[in-house]
Amino acid sequence: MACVGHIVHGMWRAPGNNRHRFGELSYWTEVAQLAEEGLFDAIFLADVVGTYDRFGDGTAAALRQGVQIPNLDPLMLVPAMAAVTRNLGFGVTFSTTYEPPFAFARRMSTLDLLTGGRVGWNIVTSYLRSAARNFGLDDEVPHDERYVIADEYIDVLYKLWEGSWDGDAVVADRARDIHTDPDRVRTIDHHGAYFRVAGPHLVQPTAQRTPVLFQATGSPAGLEYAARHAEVVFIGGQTTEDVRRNIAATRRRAQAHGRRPDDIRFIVQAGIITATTDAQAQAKLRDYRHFYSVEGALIHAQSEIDLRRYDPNDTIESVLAREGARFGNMGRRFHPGQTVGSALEQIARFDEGRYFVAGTPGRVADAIESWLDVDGIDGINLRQYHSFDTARDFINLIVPELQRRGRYRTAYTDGETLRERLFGAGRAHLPSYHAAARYRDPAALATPTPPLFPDLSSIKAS
Ligand SMILES: Cc1cc2nc3c(=O)[nH]c(=O)nc-3n(C[C@H](O)[C@H](O)[C@H](O)COP(=O)(O)O)c2cc1C
Repeated sequence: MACVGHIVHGMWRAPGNNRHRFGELSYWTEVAQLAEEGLFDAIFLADVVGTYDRFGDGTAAALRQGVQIPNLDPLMLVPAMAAVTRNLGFGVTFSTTYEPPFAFARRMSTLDLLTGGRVGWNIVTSYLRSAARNFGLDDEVPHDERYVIADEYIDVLYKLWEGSWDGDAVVADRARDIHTDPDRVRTIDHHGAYFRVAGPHLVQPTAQRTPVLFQATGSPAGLEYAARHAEVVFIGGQTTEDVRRNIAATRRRAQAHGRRPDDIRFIVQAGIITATTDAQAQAKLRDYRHFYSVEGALIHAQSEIDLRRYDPNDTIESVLAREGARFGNMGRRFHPGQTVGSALEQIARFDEGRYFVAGTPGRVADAIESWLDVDGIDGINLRQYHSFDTARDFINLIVPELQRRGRYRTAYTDGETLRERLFGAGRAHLPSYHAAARYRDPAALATPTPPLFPDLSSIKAS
């Protein structure tokens, strides 16, 4: 994320950390070149469009701690990174809740065109009340309605990306003096509950047309949305069983939408700290913990209480009940009856769950293989503790070990799109049975796609 603190707050203060350079173009070109040197699929860029203002003195606390503010627009970083790489992909976050779809469709097509099909879109519906206030609303749109909006939003995008232009519309015929054949470009004339968009799309077809669709979700509405639309899903779960169950359930729902089980790649965010010996890795972990900010974590979690002020032997539940407060989105990480002291300790340890490992390359590679083989995930999103040491350590120590085990590519296939990298050759576009593809038939533009959620009450049922 284009800020000093995305998830592991406070680390920007660690010696040698380059995070404070996020406002320099060279920071992003260096990150991109490093990731490409490591043969990564893609760089993932998170985003929020408001401030974390529930903890302590509100936005002031977030500003002091550098919790996702200042924060730059991630879409703007992609051309710079693309210019210094040939193969690296870019998964960029953008919210469906606040800005209407037409301008976003154009921006993403611009990026897909300029990068030769290397972009993905992380679909989010946003969760900050402060963000709603930045876009003219008094409060957040209710959670499930955000997915109803997101469904119409993406329908508009599909019409623009897949239906508005034929693949051969640009003829660039100097002799006949025709750049684009008007018979092969059409308006979309979308009239929905939330959006009215005439079209045509302003950008010609790009290598992927629709960028690779990423999504992270945990709710019934979000999972149903992912089952219809998403191609890469950040899957959650505290245990192997949870993760396996969530993957299987999402695959089943995808099949109900006419998709194939392997049309979705499942990834988790993983914390990896490595060195040539276990003792060195543990020392690095201790060092990172030293800089980690518990306050930053509480701000990020939107906690309404400062746990550090309570008796460590008290339970979180009783503190919350007494204060009439909520513990923001951190609450679900703690078990009922957990004490304040143990919760603080858990946070200070980086709140490590199953997808965390600190140790030698052998130990880390064993863990990754077990996540792949036992939990059934397809890949990881590497949590960044330290820029650029986290990526450098992974590239120098873990990549060769995984390559030795036949678990990691040894070269890119030059010129492939991000979707082909993830799903195989010949798969530059979404498959013909994906919801987006129906608009490839111009006649479909006149007949609306049935909404995913016919009414809000249908969400819980799904
Ligand atoms: C790995 C990961 C990355 C995420 N990145 C973002 C982000 O950049 N911006 C954002 O607004 N939400 C982000 N989220 C939050 C999700 O979009 C989503 O709101 C959350 O997973 C809860 O799901 P639900 O909205 O379906 O309840 C992320 C979640 C995960 C797990």
